[in-house]
Amino acid sequence: MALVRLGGAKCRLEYLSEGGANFIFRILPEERNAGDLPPRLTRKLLRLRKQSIANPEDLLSGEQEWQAIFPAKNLVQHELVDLQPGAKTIVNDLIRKAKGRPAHRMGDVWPGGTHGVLVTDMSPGQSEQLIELKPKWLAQSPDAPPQARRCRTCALRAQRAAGEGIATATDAQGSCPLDLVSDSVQSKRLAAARLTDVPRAQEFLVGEEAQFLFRTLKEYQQRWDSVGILSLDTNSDLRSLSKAMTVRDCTLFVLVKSDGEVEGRLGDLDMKGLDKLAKWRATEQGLVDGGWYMGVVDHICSLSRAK
Ligand SMILES: O=P(O)(O)O[C@@H]1[C@@H](OP(=O)(O)O)[C@H](OP(=O)(O)O)[C@H](O)[C@H](OP(=O)(O)O)[C@H]1OP(=O)(O)O
Ligand SMILES: Nc1ncnc2c1ncn2[C@@H]1O[C@H](COP(=O)(O)OP(=O)(O)OP(=O)(O)O)[C@@H](O)[C@H]1O
Repeated sequence: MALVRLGGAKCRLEYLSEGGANFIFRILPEERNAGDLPPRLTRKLLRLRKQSIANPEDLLSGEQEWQAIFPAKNLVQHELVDLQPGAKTIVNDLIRKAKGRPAHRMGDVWPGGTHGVLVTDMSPGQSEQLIELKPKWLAQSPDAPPQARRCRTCALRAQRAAGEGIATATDAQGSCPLDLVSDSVQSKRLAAARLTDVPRAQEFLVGEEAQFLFRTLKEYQQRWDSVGILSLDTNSDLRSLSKAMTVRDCTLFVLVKSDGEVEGRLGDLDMKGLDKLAKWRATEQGLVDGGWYMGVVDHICSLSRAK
């Protein structure tokens, strides 16, 4: 296996996973069965952006904002790391040979670059379990009609289900975000049970630590987008909207350890670009015009149950 230099330290990389925007690699010691990795690389994964970026600092866009509102222990930590020249060939060779890549992403390659990001490794060890979930829109969309019977997340799920029947990972969660932050313990438990069948993870989701994260996410989703995308005007703060959309689409990693301890960290907080503005507007307009906030009884949405 080819060696790479991360921040000057020699190590090996192993393909772990990928999404639409990033490749994720495990970092292994230089020699098989050799001693520990340098502390900086220990319990870290390497995340490489699929899109070329002009300035490496852009890989950390938004970090300061997230650090200001969430405790460090609840964030996937991000640290820039430099790669040696020539890393592109080695990395793309690894990607080409990787097993288990998603079929629809087989054409993706790493465009190269001088930097990657070291992130906290949340992958489960032996006798550990990792649950990944997206809390999504924890408050109703400001553009939704006042008498709505569905929240933003449930409205979009209903629209997609009625269309080509394509379900995203969030649709498959089959959970209403409003339940997750409800004042009712019963509703919170219902949401948690729909998100995971691991009892210790369910307990964590309804407990104080996770609930603080959900309340904070909700507060900033509302603060950063108080008027709604359909009511934006020329004076609107579009960076604020980007932040709102980013915290509406982050992931919560819940790692249940073998001793029952739980580590919960928010990740996938890559600042969304304003090139998505037209898509966001079209989605919201489609939900309003198509009546998806209203509709018939929705068995998942908390708003529908309340009517
Ligand atoms: O539109 P949504 O609410 O379904 O969210 C999209 C996500 O779908 P899901 O959470 O699974 O329903 C979607 O997730 P998947 O790729 O389906 O896993 C993306 O995160 C997408 O963001 P981007 O366009 O890649 O920046 C997300 O789009 P935006 O957050 O940019 O709207
Ligand atoms: N810190 C982490 N610890 C453990 N696994 C991780 C971590 N970060 C990412 N992964 C795994 O890699 C997958 C892809 O990573 P990630 O979500 O960062 O990619 P992405 O391209 O940003 O995703 P998207 O398609 O949402 O834009 C995740 O779904 C998860 O399974």
